[in-house]
Amino acid sequence: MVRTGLAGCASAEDAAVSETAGSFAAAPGARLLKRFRRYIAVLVAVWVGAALPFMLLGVLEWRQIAADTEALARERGEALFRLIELTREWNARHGGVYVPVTGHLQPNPYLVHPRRDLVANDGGELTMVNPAFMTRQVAELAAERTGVQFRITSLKPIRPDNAGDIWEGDSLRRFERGEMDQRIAFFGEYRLGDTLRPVHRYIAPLHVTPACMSCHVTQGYKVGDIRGGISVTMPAESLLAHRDERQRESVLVLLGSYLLTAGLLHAFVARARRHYLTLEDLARRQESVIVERTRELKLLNEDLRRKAHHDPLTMLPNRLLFNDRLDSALNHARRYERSFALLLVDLDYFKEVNDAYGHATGDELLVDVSRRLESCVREADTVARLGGDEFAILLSETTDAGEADEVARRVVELLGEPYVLTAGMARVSASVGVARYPAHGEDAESLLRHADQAMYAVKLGGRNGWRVYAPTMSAGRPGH
Ligand SMILES: Nc1nc2c(ncn2[C@@H]2O[C@H](COP(=O)(O)OP(=O)(O)OP(=O)(O)O)[C@@H](O)[C@H]2O)c(=O)[nH]1
Repeated sequence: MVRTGLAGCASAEDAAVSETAGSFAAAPGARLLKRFRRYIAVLVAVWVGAALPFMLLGVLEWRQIAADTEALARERGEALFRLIELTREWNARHGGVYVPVTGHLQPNPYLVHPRRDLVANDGGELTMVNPAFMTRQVAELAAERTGVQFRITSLKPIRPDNAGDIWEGDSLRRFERGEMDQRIAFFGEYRLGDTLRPVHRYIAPLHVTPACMSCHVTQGYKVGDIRGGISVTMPAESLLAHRDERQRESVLVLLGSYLLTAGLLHAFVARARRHYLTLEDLARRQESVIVERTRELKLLNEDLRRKAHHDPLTMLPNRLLFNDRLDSALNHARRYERSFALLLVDLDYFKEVNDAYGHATGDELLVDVSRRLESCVREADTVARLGGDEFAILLSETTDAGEADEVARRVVELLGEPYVLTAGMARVSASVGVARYPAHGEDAESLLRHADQAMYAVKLGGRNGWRVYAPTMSAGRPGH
């Protein structure tokens, strides 16, 4: 039975609203987890991203410290080398110097010179100390006093002990090839005196000068040739300790700066996130309020439409909706050449119920009448309250005339049954007029009028009955 014209369309809108609301409430846990994961990823990116420039700075700083340490070692080695070179130059310019022969200083067996050994006026023995011999003597003294080791070395040594070690030999060959003019190296463990120590070594070439030629001409050298080199080996502990200290400091400074920078970025991200969450929360809340308000508005709208088309007491369609249904039925019937019937139902002496029991009881009876009328028809039919104690029934698609008659008969019979009301028992009867389309009218107005005339005829005939319209019926209505 079609009682409300709006229920159907409301359900689709309801579904849309609840779907929107549902998507809102969908899996808040999953959304939180996703947001948390995104936040953790951002934090990891912040910490890793902030670390990269500091790591790069660290590498550059360490390289600089290593370069500085090497430059310092080079400077130390070069200073000693230049000093020895100067001393040797001084010696060579004098063509060697003479010193007394002692138990510690015996004539140099590798020095071939016509005046290598002399006797002084007082009879004392003197022997010549040439630059190489002097270098060796000074080297021994230096090793003993300072721990610094230097020595003269050559690829073609006159004295076999002057043949260099592997590093020295390699360095001399590189000097000869012109690949470098000095060399520095660090060795973690090097035998210096009696102990193994970390050292840094320096070596630079010795060039043949005119003063050298007196002793070395027999070796085929020319002025400017590389005759060998002097290597200086120095303990490196203090230099390395200084380097390590600088490296530690730089690590601490960079680590501190990194922690500060990353911490600030972290705090900034956390603050931005809180701000974002607050905004997001606000937006969500506003959106849910909008959804809720929309839902309320829809319900309100439906209620208004329902009220505009329904009788508030019985909840049956009112005259407005009934007329609408009648028009629809007419259109349908015309298009498909169908028939239908219209019944007008008016209670008899209803006023007496009101008078006897009061208006509220009258209302109760009207509601009961409505339910009884509804029980007389099919789902597709319409029962409406036209006003007061007057009702209408639209029987859609009645295939034969007997159907409407049968409904009319049932209505009269059912409405005539006693009513058990709050105030007591009551009885009314009903007068029913029937008009059929197309037999008794082809438009709404004539069908209503003819049904009314039929109902009027029942009233005239003593009420409590039903009649089908006949053209012979009077057009007037009883005075009520
Ligand atoms: N309780 C109640 N009474 C109503 C309502 N609407 C109209 N009435 C009353 O219904 C009565 C209708 O009276 P009448 O038109 O004389 O109808 P009747 O008393 O049934 O008489 P007949 O139709 O001539 O048989 C009046 O007393 C109205 O006040 C309503 O909504 N509730």
